[in-house]
Amino acid sequence: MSAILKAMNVKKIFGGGKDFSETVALNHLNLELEKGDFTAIMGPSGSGKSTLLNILSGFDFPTTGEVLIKDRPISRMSGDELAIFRRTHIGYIFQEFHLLDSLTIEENVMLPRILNREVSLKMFEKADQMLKFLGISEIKNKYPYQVSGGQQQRAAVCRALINETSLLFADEPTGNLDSKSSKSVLETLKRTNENFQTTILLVTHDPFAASYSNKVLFLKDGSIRTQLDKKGDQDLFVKEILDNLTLLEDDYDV
Ligand SMILES: Nc1ncnc2c1ncn2[C@@H]1O[C@H](COP(=O)(O)OP(=O)(O)OP(=O)(O)O)[C@@H](O)[C@H]1O
Repeated sequence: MSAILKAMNVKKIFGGGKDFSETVALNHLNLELEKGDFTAIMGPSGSGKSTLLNILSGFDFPTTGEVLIKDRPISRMSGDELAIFRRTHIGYIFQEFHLLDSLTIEENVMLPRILNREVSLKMFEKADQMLKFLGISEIKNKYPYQVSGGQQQRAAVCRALINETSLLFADEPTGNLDSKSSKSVLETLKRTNENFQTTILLVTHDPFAASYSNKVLFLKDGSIRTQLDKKGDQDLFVKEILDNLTLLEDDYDV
């Protein structure tokens, strides 16, 4: 099976000008995601998680190396080309929900299609279908400030998927949520992955959130140090993730 996303020998250096010291945020990093993968990225603060997500999703560029999404080199696309490519192929959810308060939940969800000038009856049907799938149909005419954080994040997931994007990046999506809402958002991500074979890359500090994925990559000093595959049930996976984090932190202290 060919990879939907491929990062090849990616290096990212910040600073390094005349008066600034260099920080190597990513160091010759290689990564492949296949269709239907649900992968989490964990690692200590400063290990390069956000930098990696920004580069893989085309928000930033590597200093050297290449990122291919669906065999297209995103780091070599022009600004306009990249913007259209991202809107068509990639969905994003962040810690903050980024919903527009002046639009209803349904209008927020349809926004990517409106931006792609795809306003049609089919768009309403698709939005209805997705809202139903994510269990938030009943709030579609409400405004973001009238619904809970968990419902807002599920609406953000819905918006991220409305263009039938096959790749979803999630950066600490449960960071602003209580445990009940976190669980409902994580279950939404899991069902989305299982039902639509959406490839998901989740960055999180939370072992419980990471345990919803099928594979955890542990990052340290800008490189992938370990990979953990889910083999047993979720409780066992949480324990294994915690053990790996402890090892990583111990190694860090040496
Ligand atoms: N714009 C920037 N300019 C200079 N250095 C940066 C910049 N962004 C990140 N860095 C540095 O690159 C390294 C990796 O940072 P990054 O934010 O990717 O880590 P992280 O794992 O996401 O951390 P955290 O868990 O604290 O969010 C750090 O040493 C950080 O200080």
